[in-house]
Amino acid sequence: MPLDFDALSNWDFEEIEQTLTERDTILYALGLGFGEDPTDKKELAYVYEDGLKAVPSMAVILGYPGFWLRDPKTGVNWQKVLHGEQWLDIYKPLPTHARLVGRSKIDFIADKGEGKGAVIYQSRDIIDADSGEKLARVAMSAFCRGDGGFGGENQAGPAPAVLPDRAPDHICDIDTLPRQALIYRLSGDFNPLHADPDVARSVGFDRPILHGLATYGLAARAILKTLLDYDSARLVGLDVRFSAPVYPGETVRFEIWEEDGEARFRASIPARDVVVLNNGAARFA
Ligand SMILES: C/C=C/C(=O)SCCNC(=O)CCNC(=O)[C@H](O)C(C)(C)COP(=O)(O)OP(=O)(O)OC[C@H]1O[C@@H](n2cnc3c(N)ncnc32)[C@H](O)[C@@H]1OP(=O)(O)O
Repeated sequence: MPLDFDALSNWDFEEIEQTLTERDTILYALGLGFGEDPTDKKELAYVYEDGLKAVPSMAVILGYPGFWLRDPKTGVNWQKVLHGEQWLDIYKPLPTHARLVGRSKIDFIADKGEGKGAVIYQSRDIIDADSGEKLARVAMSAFCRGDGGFGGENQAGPAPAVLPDRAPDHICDIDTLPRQALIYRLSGDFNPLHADPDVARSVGFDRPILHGLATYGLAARAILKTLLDYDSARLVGLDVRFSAPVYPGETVRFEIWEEDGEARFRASIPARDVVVLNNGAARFA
């Protein structure tokens, strides 16, 4: 069954109500490997209830509508979907516990052509249910590798950030654990691609891959550590393009540039010499 453009364009997302607990906030940070140096109190603040802080990138798991592309009514070949890009703007520092609401919508769908894929752009507002304040806007593109050539337009998404043409100002290596995806998924993304070797093999991967959003959270970790002295309130925007999958257990190298009061970055796997995150941009308060 081909991608159903009309059904997708008019997709009626349920409003997601979520009670975020400190336990959820800690579990998210553990899924990104925070607490690696338990003697570093600034890092520990993300995984310890006494003075707990939320990792700003946690916004991407809040008010999450689930892996809705799996619904047969979309017509999408869901096993072949990869996370293409992620954008985030934070308007208020994230709480560590709160009642929240997530409101999602489809922005547009681009047809990259037969054999290439379709890209679905969607976004979500995260709202504090008690104050009614908008805390963050989260947007993403889903690259549907099996659904190109459905007769749509190739509408361009937001232009990816350009990296400076010079050596990076900072390098930050982050080790992941072989069980990293198995921890990260407990924050709400249960796509079997990240846990089940048979599902991973059926769509062309040797073994389960790390969630794109886990790699994205590693970027937040690298920026907080390298540039912000772990001050969560300063990180107010984080955009990336996913260029290749990461396998749990790999070491991810972040190359970071300071540019116009912002940061630009990319991430690679030195052991395989492959760039996994590209066109990264981080914005600061
Ligand atoms: C449910 C899954 C969850 C996950 O978390 S999966 C893990 C995280 N995600 C990934 O690992 C994805 C890594 N990225 C890739 O594997 C590849 O990268 C893509 C398959 C997404 C695209 O690769 P290719 O088809 O070779 O791209 P091209 O030939 O360079 O460009 C074709 C068109 O697609 C646009 N494009 C390229 N990369 C992306 C991207 N990452 N997100 C959205 N669009 C992309 C380009 O601009 C261009 O467009 P134009 O034809 O109009 O010029």
